[in-house]
Amino acid sequence: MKQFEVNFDGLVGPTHNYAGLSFGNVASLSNASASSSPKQAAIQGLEKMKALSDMGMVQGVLAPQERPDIYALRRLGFTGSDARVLEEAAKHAPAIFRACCSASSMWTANAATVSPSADTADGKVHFTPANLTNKYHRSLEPEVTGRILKGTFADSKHFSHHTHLPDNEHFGDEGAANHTRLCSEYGKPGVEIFVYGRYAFDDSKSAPQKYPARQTFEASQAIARLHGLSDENVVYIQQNPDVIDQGVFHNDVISVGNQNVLFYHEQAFANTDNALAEIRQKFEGDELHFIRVDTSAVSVQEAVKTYLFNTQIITLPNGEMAIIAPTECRDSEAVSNYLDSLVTLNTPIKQVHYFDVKQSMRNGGGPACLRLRVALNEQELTAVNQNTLINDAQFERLHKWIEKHYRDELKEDDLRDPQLLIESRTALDELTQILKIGSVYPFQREV
Ligand SMILES: N=C(N)NCCC[C@H](NC(=O)CCC(=O)O)C(=O)O
Repeated sequence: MKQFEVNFDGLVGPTHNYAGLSFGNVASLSNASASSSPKQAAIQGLEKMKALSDMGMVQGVLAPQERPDIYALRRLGFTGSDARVLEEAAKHAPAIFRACCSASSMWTANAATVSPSADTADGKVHFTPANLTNKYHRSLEPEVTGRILKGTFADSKHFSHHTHLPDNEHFGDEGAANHTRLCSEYGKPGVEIFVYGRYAFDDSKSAPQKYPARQTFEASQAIARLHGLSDENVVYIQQNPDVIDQGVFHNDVISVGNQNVLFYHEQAFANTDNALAEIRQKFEGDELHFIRVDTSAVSVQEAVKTYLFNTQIITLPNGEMAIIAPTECRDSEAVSNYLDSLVTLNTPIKQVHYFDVKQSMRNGGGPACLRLRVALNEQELTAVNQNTLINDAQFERLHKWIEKHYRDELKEDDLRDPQLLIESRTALDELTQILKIGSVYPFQREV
């Protein structure tokens, strides 16, 4: 049976903006209050999806969320018409208002953790939306994410959906950004690697001092239990607290895996030798490539600036692997030199493709943040909602939809404009019809 790894990219929402919301994420803080271009952002993302589909990859798309989140603002005591809620919140609680406007659901690497059927006890693909408790603006996402995932992977014969973990820092979970899977083939059992930043129930263990560790060990363990993974197929690794303090807020900013390749910075993990030995012991397959990048070649600071590790490593239909990198990697001498030499080495990675995703990068989101990986066999792929897969026709439809509904420029002050809310709802309502995912948004469910 054929097997695929399908990348489900997040569509950038109509209110994409820069609000400096993510302490610990250098790009987010340094671009606070800059004006954004939702249209350009959405098109950059859609073009990346189309390019991967043109390379012969199966490519999917996940719908964005509605922002500003009027329901979150009402829950915090703002009342009256939608226009009044926006006005009052922007005036009296501007920081909270900005948090309720973030289009952060675009980074679908944080949407959920996904375990393919080859790894799970019941032979289904398992999904757990991330609770994203560490940042208020992101904690608004999991419920609607869960509905979008159910609308995309609806067939209960193949897909199992869990509720996000308890909304509490003890179980802080950031989804696939802190999870990677190594395997000999996508459809064979793999090693699921969970990378956590701290222990929630044991203060004696090391933890970062400056920036938050968003993922806990206990959250990762809970996901593995929910998904029915066997201990033989799971490795837990602590992220190096020092790199979190240097701006590595998710593991996918410092390491990435695909099939038999783990690409990582030498400072990525707390106890690298033990972790790699455990992976080697649990990996079923002959050849395993650990590609380590030394600090002398690329510093942690340069890795955070260029997002060298927030690249996607994909396996092309001809079996070669390619790296999908942001143009920031090409613009850095150290990183482009490194990548030029990497493709000449004796590893499966043979190509590098650069993409302009600057609108996302300015908020700390590279190519890999924009996608959720779902390994599927042929039957499972057939069971996916086919309207969420990118082909020429769906690309054209979505392109036209963006052109019709998105603004070219958005400034902080525009977010309080009630017309923007109406525009966004009109756009999203139409999108749910294009993707046929059902009424996932709260404004569609009001009676
Ligand atoms: N590494 C991965 N997988 N995802 C990147 C997420 C970026 C996101 N940025 C933001 O939420 C910034 C929003 C703002 O500042 O307006 C975050 O920090 O959670």
